[in-house]
Amino acid sequence: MENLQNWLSLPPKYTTFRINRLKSFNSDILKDFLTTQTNELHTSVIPNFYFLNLDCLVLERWPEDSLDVTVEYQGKEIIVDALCAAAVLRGANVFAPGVVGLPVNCNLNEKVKIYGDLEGHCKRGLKIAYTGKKLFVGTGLLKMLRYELFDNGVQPSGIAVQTIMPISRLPVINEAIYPEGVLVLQNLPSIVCGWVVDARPNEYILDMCAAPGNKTTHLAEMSNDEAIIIALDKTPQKIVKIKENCSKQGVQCVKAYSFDSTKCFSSNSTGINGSPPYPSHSFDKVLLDAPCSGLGQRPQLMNKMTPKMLESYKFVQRKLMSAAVQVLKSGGRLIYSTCTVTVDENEGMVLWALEKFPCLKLVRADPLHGSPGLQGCGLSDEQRMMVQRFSPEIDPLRPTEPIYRDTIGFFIATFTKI
Ligand SMILES: C[S@@+](CC[C@H](N)C(=O)[O-])C[C@H]1O[C@@H](n2cnc3c(N)ncnc32)[C@H](O)[C@@H]1O
Repeated sequence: MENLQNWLSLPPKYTTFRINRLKSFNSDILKDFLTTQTNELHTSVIPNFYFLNLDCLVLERWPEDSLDVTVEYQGKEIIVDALCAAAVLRGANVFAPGVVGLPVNCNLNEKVKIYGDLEGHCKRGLKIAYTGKKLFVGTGLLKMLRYELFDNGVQPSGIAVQTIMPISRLPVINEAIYPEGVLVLQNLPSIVCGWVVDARPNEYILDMCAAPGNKTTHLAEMSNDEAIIIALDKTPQKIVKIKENCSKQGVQCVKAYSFDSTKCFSSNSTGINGSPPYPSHSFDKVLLDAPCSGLGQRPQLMNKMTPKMLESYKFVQRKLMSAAVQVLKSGGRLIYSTCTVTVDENEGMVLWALEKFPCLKLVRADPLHGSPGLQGCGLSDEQRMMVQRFSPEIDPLRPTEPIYRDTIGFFIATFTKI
C-alpha cells in the first residue's frame, strides 16, 4: 500500500503521445524543438525519445545530471491548485483557471516559482505570500497579470505561466508543435487499450463512454478510418469535444451521440444506422472505458474522494456492463477498462460480470503489457494472467518491462460472448 501511495504521488518519468496514423509524422520537428529548448536551458543533453508499436511516441525526461532543477532561485511565487500543479509536473504550462494566488507587483515575462496548493486552502486572488502547505513544482515565465486573472469579471482562459522547467525534468511540450491532429497527448495504458480493441475496417464498434474521444479517434485511425464507430457519452457538451477531436484528427467514420449508455440497448430498436438505443447483437466490439474513481491518475497531490463516492462507481459500471453484453454480437469482444486501482472496479467487476452473464468468457487482453490482475481478489492465476493491471509491483507470474510499470494506474479486461 505504501509503495502504491508513493508511486501515485509521483509523475511518470515519460511523456507519451499517440501519433495519428492518418497523418504523416516528421520526427525532425520534435528534434528541432528539443534542440531549441536544450540551448535555452544552457545544457548540451537532448532528452531521448523513441517509438512503441509505430503509433506511440515516448519522450524521456532530461537526465538527472544535465539540469539542476532543485534550486529555488529568487523569484516571486505563483500559487496554483493541486490539479494544475500535477499537470505542471507532467510538463504542462499553467492555464489561467488553475492560478489561485499571485503577488501584485509582477511584470509580464518575469520569472516565477510555481507552487501547488496541497490542501486547497489558498483563497482565490491571494496577493500576499501563501503560508499554507505548498509544493514547489517548477519555474516559469509569467504571461498574464493579476487584473486578467482575477479582476476583470470574466472567467480567465489561456496560458498564465509558460513553464520553463518542472522539477520532474520532463520536457515542456504539447501537441501544438505539430500541425493540428498529428499528435495526441495520451497516457501509455490508454494507448495500450486501443491496441487491445484492435479496430479493423468494416467492424461495428461501440464506444460507450467516449468523451473526449481519445480512444474513439485512436480506434478510427487504426482502422484507417474504415470502421463504423458509434461514440456515446452522457454529457451533451462533451459530444461537441468528441466531434471537434474527430475533425481535428481527420476522422470521419465516427457518429457521436449524447446518450446514457446504461440504456443503449432496446429490443424495440430498429437498427444501428441511427441514434441509440440499439438492438441486441449489434456490435463486433464494444469498448467500455468506464466512469471510475480515477485513483490511478499520477501524480495525485490531493484527493477529496470520500469512501461513499468510492463505493458508488461499481453500480454504474455494472449497469453499463449489462447494456454492453446485450448489444455485443455473439463471438464479439467486450473490452472493459478503468483508470483506477481499486479491486472493486477492476478484478471485482470481472468476477461480477462472469458470474452474472454465463454467456461471457474472459479472454486474454492482448497485447499484454501490464501486470497480471491482483492476487487474492477471487481471480484464478489463469484469469489473472488474462487481464492487465498497470501498477508499480513486479508480479512473478508475468514480470513487465519498466516503462509499463511507470504509467498511470489502469486496468484492462477482455471478454467474448459465447
Ligand atoms: C473515463 S471517461 C472516458 C474517456 C474516453 N474513453 C477517452 O479515452 O477519451 C468516462 C466518460 O464516461 C462518461 N459517462 C459517465 N456515465 C455515463 C453513462 N451512463 N453513459 C455514457 N457516458 C457516461 C463521462 O461523461 C466521461 O466522459
